[in-house]
Amino acid sequence: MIQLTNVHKRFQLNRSEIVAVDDVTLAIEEGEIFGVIGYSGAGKSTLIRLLNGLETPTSGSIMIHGQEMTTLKGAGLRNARQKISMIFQHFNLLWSRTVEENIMFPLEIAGVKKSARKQKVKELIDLVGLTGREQAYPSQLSGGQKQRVGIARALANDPEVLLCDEATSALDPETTNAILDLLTDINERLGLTIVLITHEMHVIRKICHRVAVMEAGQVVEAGNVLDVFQSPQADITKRFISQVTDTGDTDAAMAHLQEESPHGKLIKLAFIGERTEQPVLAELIRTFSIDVNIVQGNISTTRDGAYGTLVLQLVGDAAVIEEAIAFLDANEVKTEVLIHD
Ligand SMILES: Nc1ncnc2c1ncn2[C@@H]1O[C@H](COP(=O)(O)OP(=O)(O)OP(=O)(O)O)[C@@H](O)[C@H]1O
Repeated sequence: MIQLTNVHKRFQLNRSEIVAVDDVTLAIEEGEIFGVIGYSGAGKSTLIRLLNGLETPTSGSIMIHGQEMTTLKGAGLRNARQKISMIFQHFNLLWSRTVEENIMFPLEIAGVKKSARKQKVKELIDLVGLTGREQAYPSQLSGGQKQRVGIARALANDPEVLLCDEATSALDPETTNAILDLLTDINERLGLTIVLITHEMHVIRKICHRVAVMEAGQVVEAGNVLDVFQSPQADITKRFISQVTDTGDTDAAMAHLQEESPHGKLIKLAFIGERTEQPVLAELIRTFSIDVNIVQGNISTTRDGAYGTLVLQLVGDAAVIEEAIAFLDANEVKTEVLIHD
């Protein structure tokens, strides 16, 4: 439904050229929540601005609903843009207008009749959970409430795509979760496609179906959130995932264990969903005469299911440890050797 093909965006700055988006090819399906994650300067904002026509690519194609965005002009571009809404990190509300008037604003611009406007605003206020706050001004609202106004305003003209530019980055963790729940609810209820950019893996894990990881203007990895979390390929993806999985104590625990029993082998097991390693581990301990120390374990949930890791230290005869690892592999438990003796 949204297809970017070989998209480049270069900016000329004094005499140097900045490549903000470098040969990006991506397909975003209708009705999914698609996350783009990257550090500052990776090109995320430029990418999202290309989607709503605020920037035009230097080269490449951007098709939205079968329409080539890069060649649209005038009324055609305005119409296409009406189907694509955006919410922002700092909300971008009109401070002299009440909640109700802020949400009404895009309807006024679109020339919707007063009675229809009133009805629509009421529905939207209901949808985002702001009933009772209609007459408040933005300065009287909490950050989460301001973003709810931003979301209601973005939905006023019944868009097909909602772009979220770091929409929760200015909010505390609890409010972030409430806004992410609201976005999930809207996605499910309205079938709206959501494209969000963020530098927080927590946001991706909690609500996205698929994710693209950006670095230096390029998409270095993309896929289903569960798959990417389970087997990240790029180093940068691994770093992002460690934001949400590392306890911080693991390195210290591993170093300590290596000191205590330098001949052990540290391995990491990965598992998904309901499947549990317990029976396999019990059999491992029964069958092989090695010591098994649990260093760290965690389980995380994505919207498509749970995944987890377990770090073990295996101590004993090297050949028996190799057999034990082969046993785990044969039982389809994904293993990764972290430290050899
Ligand atoms: N209008 C512009 N003119 C010149 N350079 C730009 C412009 N917009 C973005 N850039 C540059 O393009 C690169 C990518 O910026 P972009 O804002 O897209 O990254 P980002 O991943 O969104 O980072 P951030 O989260 O900090 O905004 C940066 O080097 C930035 O300085």
